[in-house]
Formats: sequence, structure tokens, C-alpha cells
Amino acid sequence: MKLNVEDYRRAARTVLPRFVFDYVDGAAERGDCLQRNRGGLDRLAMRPRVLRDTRGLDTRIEVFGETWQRPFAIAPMGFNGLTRPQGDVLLARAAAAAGVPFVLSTASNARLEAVVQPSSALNWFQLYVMGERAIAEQMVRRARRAGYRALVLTVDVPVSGYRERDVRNGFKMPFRPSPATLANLATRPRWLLRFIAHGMPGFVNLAEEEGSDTLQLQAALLSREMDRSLSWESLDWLRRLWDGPLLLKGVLHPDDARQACARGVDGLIVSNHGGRQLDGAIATIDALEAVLDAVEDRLPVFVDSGFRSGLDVAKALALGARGVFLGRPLLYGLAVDGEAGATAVLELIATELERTMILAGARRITELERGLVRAA
Ligand SMILES: Cc1cc2nc3c(=O)[nH]c(=O)nc-3n(C[C@H](O)[C@H](O)[C@H](O)COP(=O)(O)O)c2cc1C
Ligand SMILES: CC(C)CC(=O)C(=O)O
Repeated sequence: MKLNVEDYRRAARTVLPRFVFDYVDGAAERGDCLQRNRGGLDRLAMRPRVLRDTRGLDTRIEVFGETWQRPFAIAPMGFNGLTRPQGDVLLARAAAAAGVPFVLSTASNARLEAVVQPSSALNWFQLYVMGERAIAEQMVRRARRAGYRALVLTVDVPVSGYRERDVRNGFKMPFRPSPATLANLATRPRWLLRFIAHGMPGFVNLAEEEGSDTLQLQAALLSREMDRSLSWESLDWLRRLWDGPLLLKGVLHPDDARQACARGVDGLIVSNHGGRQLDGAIATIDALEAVLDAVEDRLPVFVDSGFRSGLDVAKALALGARGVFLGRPLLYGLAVDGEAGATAVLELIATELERTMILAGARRITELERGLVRAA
């Protein structure tokens, strides 16, 4: 029986090969940041209101003129096709059915045109800038043509975090599995059979043309060799290519939040990449307040990293976040049961959020107020 996200995590561990589970579940260096994210959320306690009519509960929010059925979304994640063949498409479908955004990663394994869900107005695209700027330009133009609504520029990967579990597993491109990895693969026959049927997923959006350059780019993307010349000035370049909502993902410092407002960015995602980048980084729930103060309601502020329940989501919203992005929980669901597993995780978190709202006396998301949370 799977009653919470941790149950899905445990089940995912039993179906995924170890190098895949470690890639999904892992974090940078000692995992301090990963733990700090949890610690920050756990330290907050709710101070509920009582005797409030909570019939007709409504969890919808408005973002950039669109309605989200729930105040959360699926975060961009690379290599979803490794967890399940067509993982990007399955997650996009689950999100569209739930009425929440799905953010397709630059490191996706399906063509961005094939992932976009026409039934949803909430297809978003995440951009990494690497190598020739022309690669990013090509992807942004295609994303625009394909109907992606918002562009998320990830800014916390100037270089890869040191993912010790990936290093130990030799997880890089081209992948050369060790004897230990092969032995472990033999214990994951279902994953292995699917993998054999579909082949090794690649990063197919980097360049339209096939060729040896593409292979080199794919290896560079997995080792996260990004363009370190990217700066605040580069936003002007991006603005010329993209006229829809532009968000920065990976902002933690209030001065950067102010800078983003001054540069005409449309939204921020307070994120430490789920503890996968700078291991010394502050917990996102602890960084949120200063960022919100700096922004002064000029743009919506979202948050991610470490959110595992509807209660966690409620805490961030009470502090003033517009919405929450969820990463690994969706991959645990995807690993366990494909699209149905991802849908189940979205439903689980929605149900937890609804119950939390009723218990806290909030009928609408706007009623999740600052006074409802306290440091425990
Ligand atoms: C397996 C995996 C791959 C990821 N790939 C990307 C990516 O390609 N682009 C990106 O902006 N963030 C990426 N992230 C970070 C997520 O967008 C998000 O910030 C993080 O997972 C949130 O933390 P959580 O997993 O604890 O919910 C990835 C995260 C995971 C777990
Ligand atoms: C394939 C990678 C570029 C995805 C990523 O950003 C991550 O692992 O955190």
C-alpha cells in the first residue's frame, strides 16, 4: 500500500536499477542541502484556524492569465526517459489531466513537439544554455512554435554539482556499465526489458540534425558543461527570442531577486535544484521570505526542493509562495507505475493539501495566510 511519497520512493528503489535510482534520488556531495531542505520544512508548524466554513474548497490559482487546478506543478527534470521510456510524454500527460503545468527539460528524451499537450495551456519549457548560443536559440524558437507558454531559464548550474553517487556508478555518457552495475541490472528485469525494447534514450532536442556533434553535445549535457559566460546581460538576448513569460529558476539571494525584477523577468523559482548543486546552499523554505520581501509583489515567486506532501505545499503558500514545483516525487511515481503512478502522486499531494486546508480553516489558497505557520 502506498500512502505517502516515501512509500513511492521505497517502491521506486525496488524497480529501478541502482544507477538510475541514484541519479534520481541523489544529491550533491554530502547531501547536506538535501537534508537542510527537509529540516527547514519540518521546523515550520501550522497554527490552524477553527470554526470556519470550509465547504466548497477551491485549490485553483491564476498564473500568467491561466488557471492551475492545483497550486503545484511538475519541475523540469532531465533524462526522464531513463526512469521509463517516453517518461517526458507520460509526465506531460499526467500533468495535463490534473490541470497543472509540466516543465519540459532541455535534457528531455523526447522531441519537444511530441511532448506538448494540446489539451493543456500549461506546457512550459526549461532552458539550459550550453555550447553555441545557436543551440539554445533553436530550442527556444521551436518551443515557441510548438506552443510552450512559459520559458524557465535555470541559473543554478554554471557547472555540475558533484553527485557522488553518480560518480561511483560511472554514470556518464557514453555509459560503460561496471560488472557490479550489470549484476544489479539483472535484478531489475522489467526495467531492463523495457530498456532493451526502446534503447538508450538520448537528448534529442539539442540539435535537429543527427551526427557525431550531437553525441558530443549529449555527453556535455549529462556532465552539465554549461555556458558560464551567461550573465544578467544575457537576459536581453533571451528576451529578443521569447516574448512570453520568462522565469528564472535557482534564485536564492534577495539581491538577485531585485535584479530580476529590474531586468523585467516575469517570475522566480526559489530553488537549490533539490540539493543537487551547491551542497552548502540555504534551504529554499528559509530563502523564500527574503526573496518575497525583495520582490514586493512585483512578480510571482515559486519554490521547489524537498517538497514531499500537501502539508509542505501549504506551508510554502502560507509564507507567500505562489506555487510549488515538485521533482523527485513524480519520478518515483513514474518508476512505479508509469503515467498512472505520476497521476497517483499528483492526486496524493492534492488530497493532502485539501485535508490540510480544511484542518487549517482555509477554503481558498489566498486564505493560506502568513499567520498560519510558525517556527516549531
Ligand atoms: C533527476 C532530476 C533531474 C533534474 N533535471 C533538471 C533539469 O534538467 N533542469 C532543471 O532546471 N532542473 C532539473 N532538476 C531539478 C528540478 O527541477 C527541481 O529543482 C528539484 O528536483 C526539486 O527538488 P525535489 O526533487 O526535492 O522536489 C532535476 C532534478 C532531478 C531529481
Ligand atoms: C541531465 C541533467 C542536465 C539534469 C539535471 O539538471 C540534474 O541532474 O539535476
